Amino acid sequence: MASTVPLIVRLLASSVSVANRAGKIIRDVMSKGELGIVEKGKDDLQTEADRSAQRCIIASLSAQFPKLNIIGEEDNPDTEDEIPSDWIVIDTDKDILTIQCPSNLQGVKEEDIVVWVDPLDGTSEYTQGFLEHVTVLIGIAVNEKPVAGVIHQPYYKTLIGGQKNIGRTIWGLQEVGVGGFTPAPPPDSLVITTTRSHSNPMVEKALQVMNANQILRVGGAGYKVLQLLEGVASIYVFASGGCKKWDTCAPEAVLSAAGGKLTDIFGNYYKYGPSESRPNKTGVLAAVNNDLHSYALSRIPEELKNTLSKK
Ligand SMILES: Nc1ncnc2c1ncn2[C@@H]1O[C@H](COP(=O)(O)O)[C@@H](O)[C@H]1OP(=O)(O)O
Ligand SMILES: [Mg+2]
Ligand SMILES: [Mg+2]
Ligand SMILES: [Mg+2]
Repeated sequence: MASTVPLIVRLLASSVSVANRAGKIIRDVMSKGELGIVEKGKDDLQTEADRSAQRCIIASLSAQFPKLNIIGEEDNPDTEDEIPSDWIVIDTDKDILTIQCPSNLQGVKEEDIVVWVDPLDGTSEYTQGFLEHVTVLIGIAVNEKPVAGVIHQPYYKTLIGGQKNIGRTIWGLQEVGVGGFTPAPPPDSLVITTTRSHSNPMVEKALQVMNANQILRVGGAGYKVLQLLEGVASIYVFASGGCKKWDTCAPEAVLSAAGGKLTDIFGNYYKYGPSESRPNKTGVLAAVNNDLHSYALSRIPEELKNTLSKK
C-alpha cells in the first residue's frame, strides 16, 4: 500500500518518526550527563547529542531512501563506527501517509530532493539547560524550495488525561498545512523573538527599529518559528549571519505551510539546492503572515542592509 503513496508524503511520514527517535537520543545523552562538548568555532558548540542524533537521522533516511541528497550540520569523524541497530528507524507515521499530496509534488523523485538536517538546533541552550528551546529539524527541499518540514521538540511536556507526555512533533507540507499542533493567531501587541546567544550590535539595531512592545530572547531557529506559530511572538528578526541552511529549511517549510513567510532581511527567499552555500549571510526575517513580514521589512534601515550584505 505504502508504495502507492507519493515519495514526498512517505519521506515526510518517515521524517516524523525519525525526528522522534533523534529526540529520545538527545534526552538520553542529557540524562547520562556526559555531553562530550567540542568547540567548532566561536559561539559554536557540538555535543554527543548533536553527533548521535545526526547519525540516527541520516542512517534511517538513507536506509529507506538511498538516492536522497542529505546534508547535515555536523561532520561526524566517527561515522565508521557501527550505528546501534535501534537508532535505525524504519517506522513511519501512519496518519501522514493518508495525506493528499499536492499535485505539483506527486511526481518528485529522490534525485530531485535535498534534505537539510539540523540534528539539534539550540545547542548553546541545550548545554545551558534551556531545554525547551531545543528542536530537531528535518527540512525537505525540491527545486531549491522548502516544501515540507519537521520540527520536533524533545522536551515539550504535556499532561493528557493525567498522563505525562514528553516531546511533540510539528510538521508542515506545502498546500496542505501543518500538523502536530494547532497554530494560534499572533499576539495583539508587537512581540519580537530573537537570538539569546548570538547577538551583536547589528542584531540590536534591527530590534530597536521595530518599535516592539516586547522582545523575547530565546535559542534556536526552530523554537522561534514555533513561537510565531503558537501566537507567542509576531516577528522573528535576526539581522546577522550565523544561521545556516539546515537552521531555516524546516522552519521555513512549516511556517509557509501555515501561511507565514521566512526570508533574509532584504525580503529575499533563501535557496536550498545541493550546491548552495551553507551560511545564511543576510540574516533571518520571519512572520506568521505577509502583513507582519512587510511591516518588519519596511523598518529595516538601508544602512543596516548594506552593512550586512558586505560581510
Ligand atoms: N554564530 C553562530 N555560530 C553557529 N551557529 C549559529 C550562529 N548563529 C546562529 N547559529 C545557529 O542558528 C540557530 C539559531 O540562532 P540563535 O539561537 O542565535 O537565534 C542556533 O541555535 C545555531 O544552530 P545550532 O544550535 O544548531 O548550532
Ligand atoms: Mg551548531
Ligand atoms: Mg541550528
Ligand atoms: Mg544544530
